[in-house]
Amino acid sequence: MARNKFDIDETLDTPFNIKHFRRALVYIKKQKKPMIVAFALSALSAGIALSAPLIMQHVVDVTIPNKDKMPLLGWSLLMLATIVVSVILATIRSRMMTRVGQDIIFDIRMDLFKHLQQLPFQYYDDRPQGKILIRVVNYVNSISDVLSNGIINFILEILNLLFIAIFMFAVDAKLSLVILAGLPVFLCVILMIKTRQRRAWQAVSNKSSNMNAYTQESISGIRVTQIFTREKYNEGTFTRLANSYRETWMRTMYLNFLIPFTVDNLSTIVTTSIYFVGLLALSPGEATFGVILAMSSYAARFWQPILNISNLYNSFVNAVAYLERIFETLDEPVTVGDAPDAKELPPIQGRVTFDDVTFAYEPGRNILEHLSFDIRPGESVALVGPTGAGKTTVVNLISRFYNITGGKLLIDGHDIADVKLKSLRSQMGIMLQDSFIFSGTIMDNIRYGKLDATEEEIVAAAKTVCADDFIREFEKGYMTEVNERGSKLSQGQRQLISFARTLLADPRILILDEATSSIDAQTERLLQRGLNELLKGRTSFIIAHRLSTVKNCDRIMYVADKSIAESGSHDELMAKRGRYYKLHSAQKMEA
Ligand SMILES: Nc1ncnc2c1ncn2[C@@H]1O[C@H](COP(=O)(O)OP(=O)(O)OP(=O)(O)O)[C@@H](O)[C@H]1O
Repeated sequence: MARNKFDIDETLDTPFNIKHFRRALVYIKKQKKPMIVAFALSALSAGIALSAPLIMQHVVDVTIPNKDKMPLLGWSLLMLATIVVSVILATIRSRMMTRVGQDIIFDIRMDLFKHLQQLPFQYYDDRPQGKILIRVVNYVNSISDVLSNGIINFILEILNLLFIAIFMFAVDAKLSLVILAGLPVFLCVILMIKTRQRRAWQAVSNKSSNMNAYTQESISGIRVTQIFTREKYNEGTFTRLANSYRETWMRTMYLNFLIPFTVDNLSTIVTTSIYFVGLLALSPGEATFGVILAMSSYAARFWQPILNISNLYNSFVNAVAYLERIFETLDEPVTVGDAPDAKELPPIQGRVTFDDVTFAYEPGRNILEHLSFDIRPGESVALVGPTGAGKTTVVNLISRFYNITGGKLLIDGHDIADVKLKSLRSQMGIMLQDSFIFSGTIMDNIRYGKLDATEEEIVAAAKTVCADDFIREFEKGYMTEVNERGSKLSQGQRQLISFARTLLADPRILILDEATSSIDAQTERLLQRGLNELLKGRTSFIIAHRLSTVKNCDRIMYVADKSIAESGSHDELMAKRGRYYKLHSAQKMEA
């Protein structure tokens, strides 16, 4: 799909179809037992509630005229008991169905989350995060009631309708046909608005998704907004999105209102017709006054479940718009995943070979072309070069965050496309430019690199990267709670923590993308000493703009023009007096 943004409605790859419906049933079927019990409870509760008028009738017709005090008390208690039992059963059902609804959406949400964790970087590059979040949180919430209570109520209403139909046909078949005559009209209205109603709900889901995406983006960028005092400007954008949502919602509601409007009118017309047909059209004596009265009452009762079913139908169409999006996410292909015959990558030495690699993020725009190099195990390699040349892209490919477009990428001679991703990535330590900090303690954040690491290992890793000192200065030391994205920490502190996290994993291949860019020169010098020790025996790729930090690397590769323009040691490249030399000289002059 083309790149999406907050003000572009998402297109729908596969609209809701019977396959989706079967898929939803898989989740519902898991809750078969509690749903059957809840259904039985509903039927029982309705049955018991119906016995109340019978008791009433007996009391009025027999007990009260006989002035029997004790039986009157007995009947009164029985009536109270029916009400209490019916309320208890209804409450149990309601609790059960709330649980069923939550269990269904729990399963769907877990599947969504698990799938999202597998999806490649490309998926996240292509759409705003807010549009992903809304699917996991809001859309899933919105389908809970329809998939649980909705289904039971639908069956109950159908049964109700059948019972009423049987009763009314038993009383008078001809007048029953008059009651049913409204049905084709009702179905015509449904058929006429069906597609428009579905599109309208899809539009609502799109507009709420857009609004969510912009809210999320605005919160993430709040600092920049306030720096540039763009609050009013953002407000304007949000107003447009919120307005668009409001208008779409209103259009959807007009269509929705059409259904109860039709049902109400049909019900009234049908009831009036009963009197008309009963009194005028049928031959005298054919329908008694009592029959006409009873049939008019059935007419009202018959159309009530139809109204309820049409309300359920409305909720169903609404839920379908969300289910479409949920299933679309679940069907999103894991383009960077294990091949069917993928093998475990055995413990590696750390040889990295690019064999005529070509790569494009978007078709037709190659970032790297015919790139070939071979890195020996244990070699330290620096990637330098102009902004946007493709340095990060090169290291992203080594961990197979993206599939290459052409050529081969081998680690210890194994094509990385043929090995299991987990076995590949678990042998790499990658520190990305964005040193992401999760909410939790500093200890938790470092432990993320190796979940079974002991406290001693964590402290040792922190010491190596010179993070121990500043961590201990916090009142709670390693147990200091940090917020999501580490907003309590300085940029440099965040980098040191994620450095410790990367080292803790004890990887054979270490990738450091601008890992020390925010660390002061003195700490960096100290860090360098620890690092030199650590880098021994490991293949490392270091991306740095400050050339002083990579001077001692075994090999320096200058990335430019979609390839490696120069490669060699610092001394070799300086002697060559090429692009590296120029870059180095420019930095020296600035210093
Ligand atoms: N996710 C992406 N989708 C599309 N294009 C991308 C993506 N990431 C990077 N690019 C493009 O690929 C090119 C190389 O980007 P890359 O991040 O590899 O450069 P870099 O050399 O690491 O730059 P810097 O020194 O600024 O970090 C750039 O032109 C960039 O616009």
